[in-house]
Amino acid sequence: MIRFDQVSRFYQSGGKPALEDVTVEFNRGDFVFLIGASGSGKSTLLRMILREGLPQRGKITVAGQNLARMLERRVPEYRRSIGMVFQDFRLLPDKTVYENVAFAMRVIGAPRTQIRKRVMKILSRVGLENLAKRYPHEISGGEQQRAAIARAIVNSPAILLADEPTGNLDPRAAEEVMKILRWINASGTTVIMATHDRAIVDRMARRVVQLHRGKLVRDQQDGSYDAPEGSYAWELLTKEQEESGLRAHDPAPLLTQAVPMVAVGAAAERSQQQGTEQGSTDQARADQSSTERNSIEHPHDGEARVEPEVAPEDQRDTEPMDSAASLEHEPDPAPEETSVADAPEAELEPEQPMEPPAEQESAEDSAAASADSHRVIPREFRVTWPEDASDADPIESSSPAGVDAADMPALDGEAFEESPEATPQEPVETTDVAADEPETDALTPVPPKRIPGPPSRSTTQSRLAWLSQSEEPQGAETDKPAANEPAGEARPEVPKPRASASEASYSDTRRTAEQLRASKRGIFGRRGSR
Ligand SMILES: Nc1ncnc2c1ncn2[C@@H]1O[C@H](COP(=O)(O)OP(=O)(O)OP(=O)(O)O)[C@@H](O)[C@H]1O
Repeated sequence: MIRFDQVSRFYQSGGKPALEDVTVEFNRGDFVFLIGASGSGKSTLLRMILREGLPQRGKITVAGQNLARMLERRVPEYRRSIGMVFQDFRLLPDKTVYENVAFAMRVIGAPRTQIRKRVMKILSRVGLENLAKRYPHEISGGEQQRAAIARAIVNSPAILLADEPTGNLDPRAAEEVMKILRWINASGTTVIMATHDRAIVDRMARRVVQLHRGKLVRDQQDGSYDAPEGSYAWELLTKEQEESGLRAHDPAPLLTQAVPMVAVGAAAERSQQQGTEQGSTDQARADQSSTERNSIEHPHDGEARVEPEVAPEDQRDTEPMDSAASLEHEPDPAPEETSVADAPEAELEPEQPMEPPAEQESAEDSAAASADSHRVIPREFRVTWPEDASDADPIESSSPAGVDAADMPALDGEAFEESPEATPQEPVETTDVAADEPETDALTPVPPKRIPGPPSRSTTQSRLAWLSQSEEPQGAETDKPAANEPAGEARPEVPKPRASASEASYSDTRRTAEQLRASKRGIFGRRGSR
């Protein structure tokens, strides 16, 4: 499955490790809460599963594959085998809910008819079939997160990583999201969720893996948010609490200063962004060609919103929640197929021309270009779970049998644009991560990255600030450095800052378009001909 073997991850040479000597294993079908104070390394661990950064020490294997040995050009397709959900949703603002989800399938070259059927089905599963035509700014945060989850799982990932997916949601919306995650997990997908939400962790009583200052301090089945009294984690945290007067396992007291700033900043940013997106979306819509305009109707505009039922298929896994937190509408256990025929004509995906209208080129083309870069998915490189032959697609199946290993996930590239990372100023000591394994060109030394050093502070705020800086676009596919990353100095060029995390990923996509246009010509003949 996923195995961390004495993994240490340093962002800066000589600095404190973001992860230190972490050994942990996640098995197929696990539902794991990853908890720990802000800065304890949760996001770093999740990102390392995505192979966003390699360990300077130790080894990470996923489905038996050592990530350090993976060829760079194989990384995108590997990442597509993992679904990822973020706290800030990261939906493409100028695409409808339907289009956001469909995009993930288009990226992998799924046939249009299959996309149409599948997207409507999954939107139905997450209770968004009636909001398919809405743009992200036209739906609530909870609905946006459900759309983001739909996008993450539409290609049946074996692994779903969720980084504080309920962090921006109220308890009710959070509970809706958790119901969907439970359903996905019950279908066989491994779910690893970083969270600070004590209520959710306590209520679900699942496996809890706790990090503290980069170290794994607890791995408990059927755990709760607080470490059991007398346990190692409890002793450690209690001791720190006594010394500092703060509860180290509870992020709130440690973030007395940062939390309000993050909240206000994020809210302001969202608000500003929403305004901007509203404007740009309106402009984009005005600019749309008649072809696209006619093909995408918004049947729900102006209509009262009908909250669809969330429909986890596996009632086995939907233990009763307290009434206040649970959904009003229980999921429909009968996974009736939401076929194209079931859906109103207007809700179906329009026959979109491969050649986008000229006015749409920059947005559409950039997104597609990013997608194109990840388009080819050799089957042999998909994550597989050979020990289980009875996999079943969680969306297609009415029973929680698992995910089809051959139908590994594909995510849109924008979700996995590598964040800039500071690499150590000096080479960090490395160990032979796999001396027994055959050499591959993935071991070619990585040229030092020259990027501006990120803030050493933690918290979501610093990450957002860091995300707001551009990074050098990745080059075309090359079999370069996969091995442990050497030190680097600050990059001389600091790209133009961006306004927000979601905008950042969108801009990354655009930059990637420039880089990938050439390869795109080869893949999408007529699209790339412009
Ligand atoms: N890109 C980066 N460059 C340098 N340091 C980083 C980077 N990302 C994270 N760090 C540092 O690594 C440590 C772990 O950060 P990480 O984001 O993994 O923590 P976290 O537990 O997810 O925090 P939060 O709960 O606030 O999201 C922190 O000290 C942080 O400052």
